Amino acid sequence: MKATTLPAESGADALQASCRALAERARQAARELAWVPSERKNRWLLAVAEALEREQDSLLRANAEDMAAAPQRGLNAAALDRLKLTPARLQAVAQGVRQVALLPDPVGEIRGGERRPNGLEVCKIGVPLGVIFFIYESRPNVTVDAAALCVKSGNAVILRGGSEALQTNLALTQLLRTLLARCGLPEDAIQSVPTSDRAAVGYFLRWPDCIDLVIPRGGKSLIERVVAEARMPVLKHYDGNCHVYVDAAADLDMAERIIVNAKCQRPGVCNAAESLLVHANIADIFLPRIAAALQQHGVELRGCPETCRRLPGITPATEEDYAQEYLDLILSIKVVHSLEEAIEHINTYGSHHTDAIVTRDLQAARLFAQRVDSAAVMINASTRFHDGFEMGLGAEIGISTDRFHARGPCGLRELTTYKYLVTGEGHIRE
Ligand SMILES: NC(=O)C1=CN([C@@H]2O[C@H](COP(=O)(O)OP(=O)(O)OC[C@H]3O[C@@H](n4cnc5c(N)ncnc54)[C@H](OP(=O)(O)O)[C@@H]3O)[C@@H](O)[C@H]2O)C=CC1
Ligand SMILES: N[C@@H](CCC(=O)OP(=O)(O)O)C(=O)O
Repeated sequence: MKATTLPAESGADALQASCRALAERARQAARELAWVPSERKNRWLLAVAEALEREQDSLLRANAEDMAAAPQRGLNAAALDRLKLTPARLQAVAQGVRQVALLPDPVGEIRGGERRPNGLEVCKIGVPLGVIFFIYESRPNVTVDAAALCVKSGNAVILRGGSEALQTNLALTQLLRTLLARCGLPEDAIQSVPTSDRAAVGYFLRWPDCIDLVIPRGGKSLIERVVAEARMPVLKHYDGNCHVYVDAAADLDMAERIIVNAKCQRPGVCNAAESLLVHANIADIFLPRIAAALQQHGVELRGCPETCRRLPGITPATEEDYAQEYLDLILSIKVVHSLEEAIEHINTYGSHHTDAIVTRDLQAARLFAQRVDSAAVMINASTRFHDGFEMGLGAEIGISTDRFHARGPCGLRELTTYKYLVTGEGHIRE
């Protein structure tokens, strides 16, 4: 299918029929892609990396169209920055694709097995999930990252990026598809939803016969809609209300470095810290120090009464603050009187995404790691490390706080499942 937008006058029936045809093509492409040798997929990845650099001018032109329309759509500075492509950013995307080519292929990977006493061989092998429906924000680099991960893991993907990035995404998808065909891979393994009409999202969510998994990456209302309507499994996180707990036995220099990084390095992403817990034994010394460091970075502090007593002038925190994902330079602070109180607070107000302890006490670190119920627990490290690349997965399509089928950063392996291969020599069951 040519990657163009549907005419505005297309009616609901025409839109649904077009989406259905697209989904069926994705299903067929997934069947073909499932057992393509790694070398061919890697050849495609390397061709993509090269083309992103070579076709830079036309890609930047498409992006300029989106950027020109963005102010009328009310995009703020952070959103504009996410939308914008530059030569350097395209090069970074190309580099990411080259890295995916170097990663081991999870398809066909032996994940365990044994020879049974009767001689039967039981083997567990990695296989693709099938067709992934990926809904994401207006961030064109994500289009390429997601397509690269899906194809390398043998999956077809239906991309539904933010409407503000439509022209850029269509240009990127066109390029990715042309190269699929050139490398002998099914072109329909990558398709974009050819309309920004949100009704189309609802159609895809109703077709579990064509779509095996939906990954919504965006704000809470998107995720809630997808969870309510999807008839196939959803991989997601709602929000990232991440904590740093500074224990009584913390190295305070280390604690300061970690908190400043977790809060300030990139406040608008899901693994940034939103709340700081400080043990009462060190609060007198540590709170003024960390407040000064954070305020230097422009962070607004909102504290519990014990924090406000030590930091006069800051805003008192409310219950809502403790549950809030600010995605901004704001931090709630609470003084706690024990490790147990810190753990209880995190498990009550947190979003089970990423939570960190800073301590030199091994026992405290162990207890925190065992009892904090989050997808990633950091010991003496910034919450910002909850990322597929940083954690050694090569790249990620998103982060999951679900318990099935994957938790934490989702890379190539998380985009696959497995099947059993049982080999006998005429074995029959007694
Ligand atoms: N907690 C987190 O991890 C994240 C939080 N956010 C926050 O969410 C807010 C909005 O950010 P933004 O990036 O625009 O994310 P959105 O959730 O608004 O949009 C992400 C994608 O989902 C689509 N979408 C949104 N709502 C629906 C819906 N009801 N039905 C169908 N499709 C939908 C959008 O399409 P369309 O183009 O039509 O808008 C876009 O493609 C910001 O405050 C941002 O910081 C964003 C990303 C992650
Ligand atoms: N793992 C990423 C953050 C993930 C990300 O962008 O998340 P989100 O805020 O959900 O879009 C990183 O640290 O770069």
